Amino acid sequence: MSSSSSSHSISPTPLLKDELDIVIPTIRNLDFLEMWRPFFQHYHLIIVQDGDPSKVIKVPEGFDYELYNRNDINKILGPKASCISFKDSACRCFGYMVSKKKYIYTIDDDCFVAKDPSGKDINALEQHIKNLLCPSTPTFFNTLYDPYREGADFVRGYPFSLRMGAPTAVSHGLWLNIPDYDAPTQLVKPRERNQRYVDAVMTIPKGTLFPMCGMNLAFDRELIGPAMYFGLMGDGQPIGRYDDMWAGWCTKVICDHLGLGVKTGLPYIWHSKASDPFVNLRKEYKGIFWQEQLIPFFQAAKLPKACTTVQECYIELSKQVRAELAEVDPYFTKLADAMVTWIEAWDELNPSTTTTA
Ligand SMILES: O=c1ccn([C@@H]2O[C@H](COP(=O)(O)OP(=O)(O)O[C@H]3O[C@@H](CO)[C@H](O)[C@H]3O)[C@@H](O)[C@H]2O)c(=O)[nH]1
Ligand SMILES: [Mn+2]
Repeated sequence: MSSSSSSHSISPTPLLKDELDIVIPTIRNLDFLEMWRPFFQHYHLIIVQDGDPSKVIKVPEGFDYELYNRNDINKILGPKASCISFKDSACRCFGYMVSKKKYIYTIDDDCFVAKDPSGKDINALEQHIKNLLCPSTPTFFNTLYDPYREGADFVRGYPFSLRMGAPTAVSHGLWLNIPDYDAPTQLVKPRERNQRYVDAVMTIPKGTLFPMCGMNLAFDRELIGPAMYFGLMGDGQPIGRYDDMWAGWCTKVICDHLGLGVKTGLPYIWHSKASDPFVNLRKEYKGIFWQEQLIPFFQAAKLPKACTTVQECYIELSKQVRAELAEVDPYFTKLADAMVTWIEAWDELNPSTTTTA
């Protein structure tokens, strides 16, 4: 592991400066950070270097960071490193596990600062922090979107008994330019760019799943961290590009059970690089069929009242995966095992935290 830091010019203390880590999975040099410097430079970065550990990843001067490559992961986790994917952005979840902070923001290295309709640079991190620090409304939909936002409120007919809302566990941001499409959609619409800036943040209603993208994502690690396992993807696995989807389905079922909120919408980032749709099709291929069985599984998943911590919920979910998804493919038995290993590793690295809502 390597690290670096340097003195910073005096500036107003950014929100949650010492309570949030920025996790970046990467196989490239991190020049993209130059554009984020005004927004990121006061935060600690956790860089998870995927692929060849002997490759040197250049981190621009002036950032406070720790960097873990595959050798570090193997050294820290020993045999439990088997649950951390190799050659897939799913490796980023190792950063969630080693962090000691309450909040996590994760971003891909081909995501840049976007501009809002007025032409102003969007501080995505600041918006995610606002989303996380404000309650969510999972049990009753507010038609004027985020009621806690300046200039908005609960609309007529919204029960006062519900206006306290629920603690927010996840803030899911979106992307201008290259949208996060699956390979078939990318193939039929290679030139499609997302130019639509929708000025809204919404709570995803309780009982509704959603396709969580890991490109521009923040969460409360103390509320939901152990559920953010990005699965077994990439090298040696029959599937890729379903890492964030798997984590999102597990997370949403557990958030619903524990009474936590998940928001989507602002902030936007500018996603600059379309990955190769043919490569993506190979990675996603089985997932496109499997998800037709996975979604009904997660929609029907019930967690016992006795499950009051994220770890207990996650272990229970792993048992249901093992029991009900093995018939889809033997991969899910392996994944159920890896889910247990993930929790064991999480608890080993975070002995004091049993995550309860
Ligand atoms: O083997 C790898 C490949 C990439 N990374 C790092 O992961 C992110 C995302 O990579 P990239 O932008 O090249 O790929 P996308 O298809 O745009 O990624 C989207 O699909 C999701 C699939 O999981 C992903 O979360 C989305 O963002 C970059 O930071 C790469 O450097 C890697 O670590 N290992
Ligand atoms: Mn990308």
